[in-house]
Amino acid sequence: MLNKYARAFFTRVLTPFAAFLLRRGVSPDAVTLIGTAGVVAGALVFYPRGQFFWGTVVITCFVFSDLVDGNMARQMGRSSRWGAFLDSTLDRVADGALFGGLAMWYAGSGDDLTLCAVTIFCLASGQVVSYTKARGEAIGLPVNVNGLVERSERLVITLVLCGLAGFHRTFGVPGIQWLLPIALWVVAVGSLITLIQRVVTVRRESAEADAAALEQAGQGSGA
Ligand SMILES: CCCCCCCC/C=C\CCCCCCCC(=O)OC[C@H](COP(=O)(O)O[C@@H]1[C@H](O)[C@H](OP(=O)(O)O)[C@@H](O)[C@H](O)[C@H]1O)OC(=O)CCCCCCC/C=C\CCCCCCCC
Ligand SMILES: Nc1ccn([C@@H]2O[C@H](COP(=O)(O)O)[C@@H](O)[C@H]2O)c(=O)n1
Ligand SMILES: [Mg+2]
Ligand SMILES: [Mg+2]
Repeated sequence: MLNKYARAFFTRVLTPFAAFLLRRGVSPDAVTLIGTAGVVAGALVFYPRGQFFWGTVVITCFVFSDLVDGNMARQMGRSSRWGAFLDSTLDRVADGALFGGLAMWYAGSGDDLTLCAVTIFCLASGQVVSYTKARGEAIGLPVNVNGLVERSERLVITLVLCGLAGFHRTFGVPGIQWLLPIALWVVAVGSLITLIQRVVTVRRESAEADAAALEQAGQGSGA
């Protein structure tokens, strides 16, 4: 949903910045790499210590690089296969660090095994959701479904609620610490639904493609 409706807005907002970076000789790949490094550092330095506010501030500063790199590549007229591969692969690394950092908190001082398990489920299910699309497309299917909770939704829900929950621990604002557990449960359930939506679509599309191939083979042998 966000990919559909918010992308156009952020493209307009970020295009001048992307053009500025290009004029300074920065490459899209450099933005992809530095953005991922910033997200990983923010998540693994701050989240395991329960510093949700500062972790979210650092991650937010870097996560938009994922919109800037593609924008730069398109402005250059050089959207490459390598760039697409690098972008998607490093997305998986960033997501691993984000949910991994939160899981480390719950496994350590956060001391909540249930939320640790929910966070690990968010990590694993998010990776599998993305894999279903990549693998479906690799076997030649259109995979015409995005599903309820794409990566941008997973990030926005987690970062917004995690950042707000951080106000509790950093500034002592009472009563909002439960926003992070809510975000994790919502992302976990949403990812599961999305996974089911994508698997069902790939199953239908592969049955249709196999039937069409069989019919074509039958016509070929009959002619
Ligand atoms: C300061 C603390 C106070 C607390 C307040 C909260 C602060 C934090 C607020 C918001 C931060 C959220 C920002 C999240 C932005 C995420 C943008 C992003 O990374 O989008 C990535 C995506 C790129 O698309 P791709 O095609 O490259 O990605 C593909 C996708 O990942 C596929 O995933 P799948 O579908 O399978 O799940 C992969 O399969 C594929 O491999 C991969 O290539 O871009 C979009 O999707 C476009 C939409 C972006 C929408 C961004 C909305 C941001 C909304 C609110 C921002 C609010 C800003 C507030 C700033 C506050 C600053 C202090
Ligand atoms: N280093 C890069 C990063 C991305 N691309 C191209 O952009 C597409 C992704 O666009 P986003 O707006 O979602 O970032 C990607 O599929 C590549 O075509 C690139 O070339 N080099
Ligand atoms: Mg990108
Ligand atoms: Mg990306």
